[in-house]
Amino acid sequence: MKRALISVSDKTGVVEFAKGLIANDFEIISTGGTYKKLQENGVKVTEIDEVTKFPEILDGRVKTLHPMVHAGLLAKRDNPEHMETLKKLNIQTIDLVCVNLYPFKETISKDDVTPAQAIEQIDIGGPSMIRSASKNFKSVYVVIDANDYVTVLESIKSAEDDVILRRRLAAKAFRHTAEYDSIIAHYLTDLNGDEFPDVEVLGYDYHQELRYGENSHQKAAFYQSAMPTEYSIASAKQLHGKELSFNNIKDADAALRIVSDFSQPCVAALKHMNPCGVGVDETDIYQAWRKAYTADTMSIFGGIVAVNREVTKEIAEEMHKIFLEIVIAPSFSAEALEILEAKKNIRLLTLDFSKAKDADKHEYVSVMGGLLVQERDTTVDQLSEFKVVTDKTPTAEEMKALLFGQQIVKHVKSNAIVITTTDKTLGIGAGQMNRIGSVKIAIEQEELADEHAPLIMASDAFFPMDDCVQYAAEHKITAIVQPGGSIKDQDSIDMANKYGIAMVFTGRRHFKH
Ligand SMILES: NC(=O)c1ncn([C@@H]2O[C@H](COP(=O)(O)O)[C@@H](O)[C@H]2O)c1NC=O
Repeated sequence: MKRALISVSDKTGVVEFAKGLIANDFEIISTGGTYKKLQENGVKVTEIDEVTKFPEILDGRVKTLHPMVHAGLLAKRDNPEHMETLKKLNIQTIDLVCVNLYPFKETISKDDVTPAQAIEQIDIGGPSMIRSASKNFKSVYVVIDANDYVTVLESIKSAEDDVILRRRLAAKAFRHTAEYDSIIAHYLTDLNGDEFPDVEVLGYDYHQELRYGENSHQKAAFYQSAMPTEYSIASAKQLHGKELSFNNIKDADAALRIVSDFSQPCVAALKHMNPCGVGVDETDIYQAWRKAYTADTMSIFGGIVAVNREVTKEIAEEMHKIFLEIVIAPSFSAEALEILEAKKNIRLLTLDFSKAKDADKHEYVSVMGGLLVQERDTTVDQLSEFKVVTDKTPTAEEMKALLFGQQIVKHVKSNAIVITTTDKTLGIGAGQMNRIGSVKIAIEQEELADEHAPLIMASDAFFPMDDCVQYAAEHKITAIVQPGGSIKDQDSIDMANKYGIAMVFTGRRHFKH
């Protein structure tokens, strides 16, 4: 008779699985809670301590960690010496292990969990059995996922020796224990305050099939971080529209990063990872939308829009008139949803924006053969940090606009230049290989807009020469914000003074490559 050891935290479907195994001549062995569950449901089952002849001890810390279990799993069936050893020690083989682990991730996701509580949820016996069974996949089935119960039963029933399935289950099991350990390692590493440990272990779960990658000839998939993260496109709920594409996901992520920097109502429209229009308002999300939209009514076509308040009927009516790829918001009013759902191609997503503060602290960028890890640029510049370097001091209105521009420019690809008024972008120059190129693009865009005052320019990094300041001053810009730090800073200051405009230094660069 074959033997199966079942030890599961999540007992969903386990009774039916055990019954299926018994119907295929398996004897079932189980640990405390699983044993109880199976017995209560009429499954014939042997308790683990009958096999080990050793009680479960230390509050369950030691229950299956025993040679009776591990030798039964690891013995090579085609090795006479192994089998002789088992016989001598009266150990029987175990042919199937069904285990799911203590819910460590779920435990640390809860508010106020103490390290002591978390540590008790580190499963030791489960992963050990999974690893023993997986190493011996030639003879042993390892089942770690209730979704595999049916497949495994079918394989057993067919009586064919399905080593390919067992190897697949073993690979899945090793991925699972590796990810499980990665979450524990992250948790403890964070407790220790070690930001960049000697080894970076990351677990990601398959989240979504993608039709293709950046282009149609590139295969792609979307994985979600195994670490609990609620503020992520992977956690967003899609209410309407076809599935997100690779580029959609990147754009929507970039849009979320912008609006979550603002506590007041904010709308950001993006194209190809760069904002094309951002608007804020003290109280009214509709006004924020109007500003984001009118900032650049051409580029928003086919854009991705993030709204940090509920999308109202009023906003939806205007969105309906243009082609948008995605709208992401904390919620949509029922009327707004009805209006927008009339469009087949628009994707509507909701996300809990209140979780923005819990978003990933780090970001990861892959390079060939490596991974760059850095803290996300979550720093929001403060007026108190601005240092006026020109004869002219910005007016209060200009200061407000400079702060707004500075908050936007860090989300624009370098070399980044943003022209804004107090609450609306008017021109955005992104990703040019020289700074004056970005200045010219931003100003050209701004000149299409209606008259606005104040009119300021923000730069993500210092001006290497005074040409950017000169060009800006000649095009009605009255105040500039930039980090400063160039050896030619004085030239830029002199140029600003020559034209009688104001300039402030922040002392903080915001490159985005
Ligand atoms: N300590 C051990 O020897 C041990 N063996 C199995 N477990 C885990 O105990 C859980 C099942 O326990 P129960 O059947 O008592 O509800 C499973 O998640 C399994 O992975 C163990 N627990 C923790 O390490």
